[in-house]
Amino acid sequence: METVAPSAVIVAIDGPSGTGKSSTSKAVAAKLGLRYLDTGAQYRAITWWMITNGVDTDDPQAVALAAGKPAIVSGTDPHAPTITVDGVDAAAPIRTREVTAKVSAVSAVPEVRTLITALQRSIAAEETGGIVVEGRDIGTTVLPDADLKVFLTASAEARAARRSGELRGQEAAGLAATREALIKRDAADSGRKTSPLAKAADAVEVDTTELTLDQVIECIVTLVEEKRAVRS
Ligand SMILES: Nc1ncnc2c1ncn2[C@@H]1O[C@H](COP(=O)(O)OP(=O)(O)O)[C@@H](O)[C@H]1O
Ligand SMILES: Nc1ccn([C@@H]2O[C@H](COP(=O)(O)OP(=O)(O)O)[C@@H](O)[C@H]2O)c(=O)n1
Repeated sequence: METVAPSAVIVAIDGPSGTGKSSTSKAVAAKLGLRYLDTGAQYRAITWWMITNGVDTDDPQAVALAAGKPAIVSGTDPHAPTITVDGVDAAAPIRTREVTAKVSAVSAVPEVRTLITALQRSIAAEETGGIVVEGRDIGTTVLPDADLKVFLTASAEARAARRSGELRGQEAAGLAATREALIKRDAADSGRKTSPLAKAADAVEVDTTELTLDQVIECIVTLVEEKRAVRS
């Protein structure tokens, strides 16, 4: 039987775009000596592969047929997370507007979710020292037995402001356009049939609208430490 460190915890952090999942999860993992997995990056990676290989992302059958072809590898160091597709560094190309616009259609295809979910579970099982996994369906579907589940929320205005702040200088993406795009993506992610974006019944909901990033990190670190105290 695998030896699991007493401090090892599995933390699931879910929520819509721009609520602070990635920044919070990375910082919490770094502070607590846990590994970190960005599951959105994996869905972006498979979407990028579909685009570069000429697969029509609006054709679920074509996406399903091709889903097993790319080899997606995630590095779980919270200080330097990595993602490769067929051995190629995909960290930058998976963040383009084209990938962002197409990822919800690709991630809604059941065959894609089956493959990526299995990959996520195997990574979480390998990291016996504990891991923070962030996404949309981690608490509900991927790791329903996680030690701690957090569901982050924030107003659409706050999320759009955060996102357009990131884009400043790159392109003239107005606040209204950013808000529209993220509301559209959240609706697609929440409305799909297979493991939609949803809060698990036993998740702790944290509204980050009025909180600084440091406050959110502190809040989740405290929740993890409480869980660890109960287990030891
Ligand atoms: N509580 C917060 N207050 C202000 N800005 C935040 C907060 N949390 C995250 N951010 C910023 O918002 C942007 C989106 O955060 P990110 O962690 O990528 O969200 P998500 O992973 O949920 O899409 C980043 O630029 C991040 O620095
Ligand atoms: N566990 C997950 C994580 C992401 N996703 C999909 O992947 C997309 C990109 O996720 P992301 O976390 O990179 O998105 P951002 O909120 O960071 O922009 C989401 O819009 C979902 O369509 C998913 O379906 N399930």
